[in-house]
Amino acid sequence: MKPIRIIVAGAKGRMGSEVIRLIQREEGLELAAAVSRSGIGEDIGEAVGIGRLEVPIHATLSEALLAAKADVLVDFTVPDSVEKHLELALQAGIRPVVGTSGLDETTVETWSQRFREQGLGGVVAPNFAIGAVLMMMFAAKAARYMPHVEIIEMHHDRKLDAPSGTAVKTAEMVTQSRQEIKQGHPEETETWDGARGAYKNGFRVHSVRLPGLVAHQEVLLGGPGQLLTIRHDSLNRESFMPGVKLAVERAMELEGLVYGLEHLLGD
Ligand SMILES: NC(=O)C1=CN([C@@H]2O[C@H](COP(=O)(O)OP(=O)(O)OC[C@H]3O[C@@H](n4cnc5c(N)ncnc54)[C@H](OP(=O)(O)O)[C@@H]3O)[C@@H](O)[C@H]2O)C=CC1
Ligand SMILES: O=C(O)C1=N[C@H](C(=O)O)C[C@H](O)C1
Repeated sequence: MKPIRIIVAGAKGRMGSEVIRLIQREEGLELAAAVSRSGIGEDIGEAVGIGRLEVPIHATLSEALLAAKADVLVDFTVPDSVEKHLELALQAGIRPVVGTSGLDETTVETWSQRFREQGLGGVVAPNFAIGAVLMMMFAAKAARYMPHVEIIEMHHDRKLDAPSGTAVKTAEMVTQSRQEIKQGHPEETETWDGARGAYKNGFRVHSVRLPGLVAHQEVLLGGPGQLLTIRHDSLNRESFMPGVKLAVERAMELEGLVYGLEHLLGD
Protein backbone atom coordinates (compact mmCIF):
# COMPACT_ATOMS: atom_id res chain seq x y z
CA MET A 1 0.00 0.00 0.00
CA LYS A 2 1.17 3.51 -0.81
CA PRO A 3 1.97 5.59 2.30
CA ILE A 4 -0.34 8.51 3.15
CA ARG A 5 1.50 11.73 2.29
CA ILE A 6 1.00 14.45 4.89
CA ILE A 7 1.59 18.19 5.11
CA VAL A 8 1.99 19.34 8.70
CA ALA A 9 1.00 22.95 9.42
CA GLY A 10 2.41 24.25 12.70
CA ALA A 11 5.24 21.75 12.30
CA LYS A 12 7.63 23.40 14.78
CA GLY A 13 5.03 23.79 17.51
CA ARG A 14 4.43 21.58 20.55
CA MET A 15 1.89 19.40 18.73
CA GLY A 16 3.28 19.75 15.19
CA SER A 17 6.73 18.51 16.22
CA GLU A 18 5.17 15.47 17.92
CA VAL A 19 3.26 14.77 14.67
CA ILE A 20 6.56 14.94 12.71
CA ARG A 21 7.96 12.25 15.08
CA LEU A 22 4.79 10.16 14.66
CA ILE A 23 5.02 10.28 10.85
CA GLN A 24 8.70 9.39 10.99
CA ARG A 25 8.14 6.21 13.03
CA GLU A 26 4.96 4.98 11.25
CA GLU A 27 5.51 2.97 8.07
CA GLY A 28 2.18 3.87 6.46
CA LEU A 29 2.75 7.63 6.83
CA GLU A 30 5.08 9.90 4.87
CA LEU A 31 5.95 13.55 5.44
CA ALA A 32 5.25 15.57 2.28
CA ALA A 33 5.92 19.09 3.59
CA ALA A 34 6.17 21.17 6.75
CA VAL A 35 4.79 24.66 7.41
CA SER A 36 5.65 27.01 10.24
CA ARG A 37 5.98 30.73 10.82
CA SER A 38 9.54 30.45 12.14
CA GLY A 39 12.61 28.53 10.91
CA ILE A 40 11.72 29.00 7.23
CA GLY A 41 14.09 26.99 5.00
CA GLU A 42 15.47 24.89 7.89
CA ASP A 43 15.15 21.11 7.65
CA ILE A 44 12.15 20.13 9.80
CA GLY A 45 13.82 16.95 11.09
CA GLU A 46 16.77 18.97 12.40
CA ALA A 47 14.41 21.64 13.75
CA VAL A 48 12.53 19.11 15.90
CA GLY A 49 15.68 17.19 16.92
CA ILE A 50 15.26 13.89 15.05
CA GLY A 51 17.94 14.35 12.37
CA ARG A 52 17.81 15.48 8.77
CA LEU A 53 14.67 14.51 6.81
CA GLU A 54 15.37 16.57 3.64
CA VAL A 55 12.03 18.34 4.13
CA PRO A 56 12.36 22.13 4.35
CA ILE A 57 10.02 24.35 6.38
CA HIS A 58 7.73 26.49 4.20
CA ALA A 59 6.43 29.85 5.38
CA THR A 60 2.85 29.28 4.24
CA LEU A 61 0.54 26.42 3.42
CA SER A 62 0.10 27.84 -0.12
CA GLU A 63 3.85 27.46 -0.73
CA ALA A 64 3.87 23.93 0.68
CA LEU A 65 0.96 22.94 -1.57
CA LEU A 66 2.85 24.19 -4.62
CA ALA A 67 6.01 22.34 -3.57
CA ALA A 68 4.60 18.92 -2.65
CA LYS A 69 1.84 16.50 -3.55
CA ALA A 70 -0.08 15.34 -0.48
CA ASP A 71 -3.15 13.40 0.61
CA VAL A 72 -3.75 14.90 4.06
CA LEU A 73 -3.19 18.22 5.85
CA VAL A 74 -2.59 17.91 9.60
CA ASP A 75 -3.19 21.32 11.20
CA PHE A 76 -2.00 22.30 14.67
CA THR A 77 -1.61 26.05 14.30
CA VAL A 78 -3.67 28.87 15.77
CA PRO A 79 -7.43 29.49 15.79
CA ASP A 80 -6.95 32.54 13.47
CA SER A 81 -5.38 30.48 10.66
CA VAL A 82 -7.42 27.32 10.67
CA GLU A 83 -10.28 28.36 8.35
CA LYS A 84 -7.85 29.80 5.78
CA HIS A 85 -6.06 26.45 5.85
CA LEU A 86 -9.34 24.58 5.35
CA GLU A 87 -10.05 26.72 2.27
CA LEU A 88 -6.59 25.98 0.84
CA ALA A 89 -6.97 22.24 1.54
CA LEU A 90 -10.34 22.23 -0.21
CA GLN A 91 -8.95 24.04 -3.26
CA ALA A 92 -5.98 21.65 -3.41
CA GLY A 93 -8.21 18.58 -3.00
CA ILE A 94 -6.53 17.29 0.16
CA ARG A 95 -8.12 15.94 3.30
CA PRO A 96 -7.86 17.92 6.53
CA VAL A 97 -7.15 16.51 10.00
CA VAL A 98 -7.57 19.49 12.28
CA GLY A 99 -6.56 19.64 15.92
CA THR A 100 -6.38 23.41 16.15
CA SER A 101 -9.03 24.76 18.50
CA GLY A 102 -11.51 27.50 17.64
CA LEU A 103 -14.00 25.64 15.45
CA ASP A 104 -17.43 24.84 16.84
CA GLU A 105 -20.19 22.44 15.72
CA THR A 106 -21.90 24.95 13.39
CA THR A 107 -18.70 26.07 11.66
CA VAL A 108 -17.55 22.48 11.15
CA GLU A 109 -20.92 21.57 9.61
CA THR A 110 -20.58 24.39 7.05
CA TRP A 111 -17.10 23.21 6.07
CA SER A 112 -18.22 19.60 6.06
CA GLN A 113 -20.84 20.39 3.44
CA ARG A 114 -18.23 21.99 1.17
CA PHE A 115 -15.77 19.09 1.50
CA ARG A 116 -18.56 16.56 0.90
CA GLU A 117 -19.56 18.39 -2.30
CA GLN A 118 -16.00 17.85 -3.56
CA GLY A 119 -16.06 14.15 -2.61
CA LEU A 120 -13.52 14.82 0.14
CA GLY A 121 -13.55 14.08 3.86
CA GLY A 122 -11.57 14.75 6.98
CA VAL A 123 -11.60 15.02 10.74
CA VAL A 124 -11.85 17.95 13.15
CA ALA A 125 -11.12 16.74 16.67
CA PRO A 126 -11.02 19.16 19.59
CA ASN A 127 -9.11 16.46 21.49
CA PHE A 128 -7.22 13.48 20.03
CA ALA A 129 -6.50 11.76 23.36
CA ILE A 130 -8.71 8.66 23.58
CA GLY A 131 -9.12 9.15 27.34
CA ALA A 132 -10.35 12.71 26.85
CA VAL A 133 -12.87 11.50 24.26
CA LEU A 134 -14.14 8.91 26.75
CA MET A 135 -14.34 11.59 29.44
CA MET A 136 -16.58 13.68 27.16
CA MET A 137 -18.75 10.68 26.25
CA PHE A 138 -19.14 9.65 29.91
CA ALA A 139 -19.99 13.24 30.88
CA ALA A 140 -22.68 13.47 28.18
CA LYS A 141 -24.18 10.18 29.32
CA ALA A 142 -24.06 11.12 33.02
CA ALA A 143 -25.75 14.50 32.33
CA ARG A 144 -28.91 12.64 31.27
CA TYR A 145 -29.31 11.59 34.89
CA MET A 146 -27.43 14.41 36.67
CA PRO A 147 -28.11 17.57 34.62
CA HIS A 148 -26.34 20.07 36.91
CA VAL A 149 -22.91 20.28 35.29
CA GLU A 150 -19.86 22.54 35.53
CA ILE A 151 -16.67 22.18 33.51
CA ILE A 152 -13.22 23.04 34.80
CA GLU A 153 -10.50 22.92 32.12
CA MET A 154 -6.85 23.38 33.06
CA HIS A 155 -4.00 24.01 30.61
CA HIS A 156 -0.40 25.19 30.34
CA ASP A 157 0.03 28.97 30.30
CA ARG A 158 1.17 29.13 26.63
CA LYS A 159 -2.37 28.37 25.48
CA LEU A 160 -3.92 31.19 23.40
CA ASP A 161 -7.62 30.39 23.58
CA ALA A 162 -10.16 30.01 26.38
CA PRO A 163 -12.28 28.09 26.90
CA SER A 164 -10.43 25.13 25.41
CA GLY A 165 -11.78 23.33 22.35
CA THR A 166 -12.33 20.30 24.57
CA ALA A 167 -14.51 22.30 26.98
CA VAL A 168 -16.55 23.68 24.06
CA LYS A 169 -17.03 20.17 22.64
CA THR A 170 -17.94 18.78 26.08
CA ALA A 171 -20.55 21.51 26.50
CA GLU A 172 -21.95 20.74 23.03
CA MET A 173 -22.17 17.01 23.81
CA VAL A 174 -23.80 17.57 27.21
CA THR A 175 -26.24 20.05 25.62
CA GLN A 176 -27.48 17.27 23.35
CA SER A 177 -28.22 14.99 26.28
CA ARG A 178 -30.07 17.32 28.69
CA GLN A 179 -32.58 20.19 28.71
CA GLU A 180 -31.05 23.64 29.23
CA ILE A 181 -31.45 24.52 32.90
CA LYS A 182 -30.60 27.48 35.07
CA GLN A 183 -27.90 26.32 37.45
CA GLY A 184 -26.99 27.83 40.82
CA HIS A 185 -29.21 30.14 42.88
CA PRO A 186 -31.85 31.94 40.73
CA GLU A 187 -30.80 35.25 42.31
CA GLU A 188 -27.04 34.71 42.40
CA THR A 189 -24.80 37.70 41.62
CA GLU A 190 -21.09 38.09 40.92
CA THR A 191 -19.22 40.42 43.27
CA TRP A 192 -16.19 40.05 40.98
CA ASP A 193 -16.84 39.81 37.21
CA GLY A 194 -16.28 36.28 35.97
CA ALA A 195 -16.44 34.66 39.40
CA ARG A 196 -18.97 32.11 38.13
CA GLY A 197 -16.99 31.39 34.93
CA ALA A 198 -18.04 31.78 31.29
CA TYR A 199 -21.72 31.13 30.52
CA LYS A 200 -22.96 29.36 27.37
CA ASN A 201 -26.17 27.35 26.86
CA GLY A 202 -26.70 26.85 30.57
CA PHE A 203 -23.06 25.99 31.30
CA ARG A 204 -20.38 27.47 33.44
CA VAL A 205 -16.91 26.81 32.13
CA HIS A 206 -13.86 27.69 34.25
CA SER A 207 -10.45 28.01 32.55
CA VAL A 208 -7.25 27.62 34.58
CA ARG A 209 -3.85 28.50 33.05
CA LEU A 210 -0.64 27.59 34.90
CA PRO A 211 2.93 26.60 34.03
CA GLY A 212 3.41 22.91 34.78
CA LEU A 213 0.03 21.87 33.42
CA VAL A 214 -0.39 20.13 30.02
CA ALA A 215 -4.11 19.51 29.32
CA HIS A 216 -6.63 18.49 31.99
CA GLN A 217 -10.38 18.67 32.45
CA GLU A 218 -12.88 17.88 35.18
CA VAL A 219 -16.59 17.62 34.57
CA LEU A 220 -18.48 17.99 37.85
CA LEU A 221 -22.04 16.69 38.03
CA GLY A 222 -23.98 17.50 41.17
CA GLY A 223 -27.15 15.98 42.58
CA PRO A 224 -28.83 16.08 45.98
CA GLY A 225 -26.27 14.72 48.44
CA GLN A 226 -23.81 13.56 45.76
CA LEU A 227 -21.10 14.67 43.35
CA LEU A 228 -19.76 12.80 40.33
CA THR A 229 -16.34 13.95 39.06
CA ILE A 230 -15.11 12.79 35.66
CA ARG A 231 -11.49 13.79 35.09
CA HIS A 232 -8.96 13.35 32.32
CA ASP A 233 -5.27 14.32 32.31
CA SER A 234 -2.95 14.48 29.32
CA LEU A 235 0.49 14.27 30.91
CA ASN A 236 2.37 14.75 27.64
CA ARG A 237 1.64 15.32 23.93
CA GLU A 238 2.31 11.71 22.96
CA SER A 239 -1.13 11.12 24.48
CA PHE A 240 -2.70 12.69 21.36
CA MET A 241 -0.74 10.69 18.75
CA PRO A 242 -2.77 7.43 18.51
CA GLY A 243 -5.83 9.61 17.85
CA VAL A 244 -4.01 11.65 15.19
CA LYS A 245 -2.89 8.44 13.43
CA LEU A 246 -6.42 7.03 13.50
CA ALA A 247 -7.83 10.29 12.11
CA VAL A 248 -5.27 10.46 9.27
CA GLU A 249 -6.01 6.89 8.23
CA ARG A 250 -9.78 7.28 8.42
CA ALA A 251 -9.73 10.67 6.65
CA MET A 252 -8.71 8.83 3.48
CA GLU A 253 -12.09 7.12 3.24
CA LEU A 254 -14.45 9.78 4.64
CA GLU A 255 -16.83 12.11 2.84
CA GLY A 256 -17.51 15.32 4.73
CA LEU A 257 -15.86 16.28 8.00
CA VAL A 258 -16.27 14.21 11.14
CA TYR A 259 -16.38 16.45 14.24
CA GLY A 260 -14.98 14.58 17.24
CA LEU A 261 -12.97 11.40 17.50
CA GLU A 262 -15.88 9.64 19.24
CA HIS A 263 -17.40 9.11 15.77
CA LEU A 264 -14.36 7.04 14.73
CA LEU A 265 -14.29 4.73 17.75
CA GLY A 266 -16.00 1.36 17.34
CA ASP A 267 -18.65 0.12 19.81
N1 LIG B 1 -7.00 18.49 19.19
C1 LIG B 1 -6.07 18.17 20.08
O1 LIG B 1 -5.99 17.02 20.57
C2 LIG B 1 -5.09 19.20 20.48
C3 LIG B 1 -5.22 20.45 20.01
N2 LIG B 1 -4.31 21.42 20.33
C4 LIG B 1 -4.50 22.69 19.68
O2 LIG B 1 -3.54 22.78 18.63
C5 LIG B 1 -3.15 24.14 18.43
C6 LIG B 1 -1.62 24.22 18.51
O3 LIG B 1 -1.21 23.91 19.83
P1 LIG B 1 0.33 23.87 20.21
O4 LIG B 1 1.06 22.94 19.32
O5 LIG B 1 0.39 23.67 21.67
O6 LIG B 1 0.75 25.38 19.87
P2 LIG B 1 2.20 25.94 19.48
O7 LIG B 1 2.12 27.42 19.69
O8 LIG B 1 3.26 25.17 20.16
O9 LIG B 1 2.29 25.63 17.92
C7 LIG B 1 1.61 26.30 16.93
C8 LIG B 1 2.54 26.36 15.74
O10 LIG B 1 1.83 26.85 14.64
C9 LIG B 1 2.65 27.77 13.96
N3 LIG B 1 1.76 28.64 13.22
C10 LIG B 1 0.95 29.62 13.66
N4 LIG B 1 0.26 30.14 12.65
C11 LIG B 1 0.63 29.46 11.55
C12 LIG B 1 0.30 29.55 10.19
N5 LIG B 1 -0.59 30.44 9.74
N6 LIG B 1 0.88 28.69 9.34
C13 LIG B 1 1.76 27.78 9.77
N7 LIG B 1 2.15 27.66 11.04
C14 LIG B 1 1.59 28.51 11.91
C15 LIG B 1 3.44 28.46 15.05
O11 LIG B 1 4.61 29.02 14.51
P3 LIG B 1 5.41 30.17 15.37
O12 LIG B 1 5.78 29.51 16.66
O13 LIG B 1 6.58 30.47 14.53
O14 LIG B 1 4.44 31.29 15.54
C16 LIG B 1 3.74 27.28 15.97
O15 LIG B 1 4.91 26.61 15.57
C17 LIG B 1 -3.90 24.94 19.48
O16 LIG B 1 -5.06 25.47 18.91
C18 LIG B 1 -4.26 23.90 20.53
O17 LIG B 1 -5.40 24.25 21.26
C19 LIG B 1 -3.27 21.16 21.14
C20 LIG B 1 -3.10 19.92 21.69
C21 LIG B 1 -4.00 18.83 21.40
O1 LIG C 1 -3.73 23.91 23.71
C1 LIG C 1 -3.63 22.75 24.16
O2 LIG C 1 -2.63 22.33 24.75
C2 LIG C 1 -4.76 21.83 23.96
N1 LIG C 1 -5.75 22.23 23.21
C3 LIG C 1 -6.92 21.49 22.89
C4 LIG C 1 -8.13 22.19 23.45
O3 LIG C 1 -8.23 23.43 23.30
O4 LIG C 1 -9.00 21.53 24.03
C5 LIG C 1 -6.81 20.03 23.27
C6 LIG C 1 -6.05 19.76 24.53
O5 LIG C 1 -6.84 20.15 25.59
C7 LIG C 1 -4.71 20.48 24.53
